[in-house]
Amino acid sequence: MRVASIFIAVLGLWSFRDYSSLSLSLPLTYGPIICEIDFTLKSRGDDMLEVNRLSIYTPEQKPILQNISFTLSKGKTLGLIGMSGAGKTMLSLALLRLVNPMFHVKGDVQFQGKSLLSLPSKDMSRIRGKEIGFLTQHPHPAFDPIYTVGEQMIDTIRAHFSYTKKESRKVITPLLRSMAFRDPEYLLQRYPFELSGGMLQRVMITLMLALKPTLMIADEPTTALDTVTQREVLDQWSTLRDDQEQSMILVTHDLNIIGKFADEVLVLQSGVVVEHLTVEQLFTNPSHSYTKNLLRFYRKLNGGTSDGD
Ligand SMILES: Nc1ncnc2c1ncn2[C@@H]1O[C@H](COP(=O)(O)OP(=O)(O)OP(=O)(O)O)[C@@H](O)[C@H]1O
Repeated sequence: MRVASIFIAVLGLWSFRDYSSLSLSLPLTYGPIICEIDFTLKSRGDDMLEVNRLSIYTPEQKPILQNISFTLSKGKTLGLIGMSGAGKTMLSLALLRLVNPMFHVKGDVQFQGKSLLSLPSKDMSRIRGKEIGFLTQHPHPAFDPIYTVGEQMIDTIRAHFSYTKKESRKVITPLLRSMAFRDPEYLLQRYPFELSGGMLQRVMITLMLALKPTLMIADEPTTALDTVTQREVLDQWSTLRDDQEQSMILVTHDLNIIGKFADEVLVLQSGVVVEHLTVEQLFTNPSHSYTKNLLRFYRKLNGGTSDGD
């Protein structure tokens, strides 16, 4: 239930239901972790997110993230890659201020002129979902099993916009079609347990696109999709993202997705940034051994003959 509250809180699915107490339990879900991260993504255009020397330490003072700094501009996408356990998810959670309070989070996160790490909790709750959307690879816990998907989507949209139910449905329906749902009306009448993990991932992406957050943070958001559906969804998603000039932080192990979505890439290893490069550099001239190996593997999978070095 606590896991559910994370996604509910982040995406704002608690609109008409009384989920507020659940959202408070969120940090406990992640147990004792502390990170220190410092990263900056700098691209052309207006900076909308600036992260300075962000670090997280466990209660035992073990560093999980160290001195991460980057600046992310409007409409740009930063890919986060790195081995399992490198700290990608912790970094995403730290930006949303969802790290367990037992951990020590240091540094500064500026989002559109607001200092997220020192913002009152109430203000931070408003930012999650509407201004910063969050998607994870495990969508099931985000949904209440006793309401239909349609009811929950409409409630969520109405919590953020002054739409009628009919207007909300009008917003959702074309977005569901773009997320490869051939029959949105049928889908909206289903209960969450009647849908596959891949279908729920697409519902979550649809909802996030409907809320039009300035910044999307997506942690392996399409892992449950088959290759054909994934391609269709990613094509539509990238088009909508570009149309709405949304910025994005994208956690993935898949260089195909990085190539399609990202402008720049941070490579994390054991909680530190070991490489920060443009997506072109990633595919032509990576420096770090992890990045080189990842590229070599990617080329083999895609039928290339070069070993990437
Ligand atoms: N609740 C927790 N308590 C203590 N340490 C944790 C906790 N959650 C994560 N960690 C540690 O934090 C570090 C970063 O974990 P994180 O989940 O961010 O890695 P990741 O890069 O997202 O990995 P993956 O690709 O497998 O999802 C790891 O060393 C992990 O063991």
